[in-house]
Amino acid sequence: MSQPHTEHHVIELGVNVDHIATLRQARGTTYPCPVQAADIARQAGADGVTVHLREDRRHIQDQDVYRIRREVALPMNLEMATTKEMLEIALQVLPKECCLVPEKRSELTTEGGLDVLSQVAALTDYVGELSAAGIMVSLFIDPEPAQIEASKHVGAAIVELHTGQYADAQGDGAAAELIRIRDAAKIAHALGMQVNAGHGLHYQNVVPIAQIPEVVCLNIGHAIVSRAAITGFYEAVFAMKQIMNGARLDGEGAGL
Ligand SMILES: CC(=O)[C@@H](O)[C@H](O)COP(=O)(O)O
Ligand SMILES: NCC(=O)COP(=O)(O)O
Repeated sequence: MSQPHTEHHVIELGVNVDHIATLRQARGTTYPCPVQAADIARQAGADGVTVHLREDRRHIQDQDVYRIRREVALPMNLEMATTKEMLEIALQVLPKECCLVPEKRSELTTEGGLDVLSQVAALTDYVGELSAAGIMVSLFIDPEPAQIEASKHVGAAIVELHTGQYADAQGDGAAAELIRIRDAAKIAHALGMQVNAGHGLHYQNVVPIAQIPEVVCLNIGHAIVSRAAITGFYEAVFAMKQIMNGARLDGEGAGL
């Protein structure tokens, strides 16, 4: 590991374990287990665990959410669409935070931020119900001043700035996106909301976002799961070869 960046403020990491579940769902097995991954994240110093219970249940399943909430000693950030079904689940699970996200059935991943401006009345009620249950509500929005002001208006405690466009952009485009996110963070902070950020962040692009002083927490998943698959690959191959040839290794550690 290289030296830490000295200009960093202390920033929290919420580890998103969705794509551990993606791998499990690809085969319909019981492994790899997102509950186990969430606990490993805790041991590694994560400050929270994020799960996105999609309406189509393509990765995280209801049981994962209930089990992580019960079994893992980390604050949970439950990402969900603004449906009646999800509201009922959230009120049973009672996570520390609920992050409201837009969802399209056909999308590969969350494409844009929640359009708060176009649904102020409905969101005011929805945010109000979650807040009344003691859940901090976060809105996953694009870094646009009007969406930030609308988020404040509907009663959100937190905005999570969607960093997907920044992550996808190159060169001047990425620099322009970074400025947009920095400006958005200032506006949200000045309005008294907690500022989080996430989506598409990885080991090469995270530092400029982590250096934004107003940002409290980054939620990161896909890159962490991807790195784990590669850095853990040597051990996995080695263990298989040993076991095939009669070694008595404990396979339980990987849950399979
Ligand atoms: C809202 C969001 O950014 C996360 O949910 C993350 O992208 C992981 O979920 P998907 O890959 O299913 O979008
Ligand atoms: N809200 C962003 C998140 O939870 C993780 O997104 P990604 O790192 O999986 O793209």
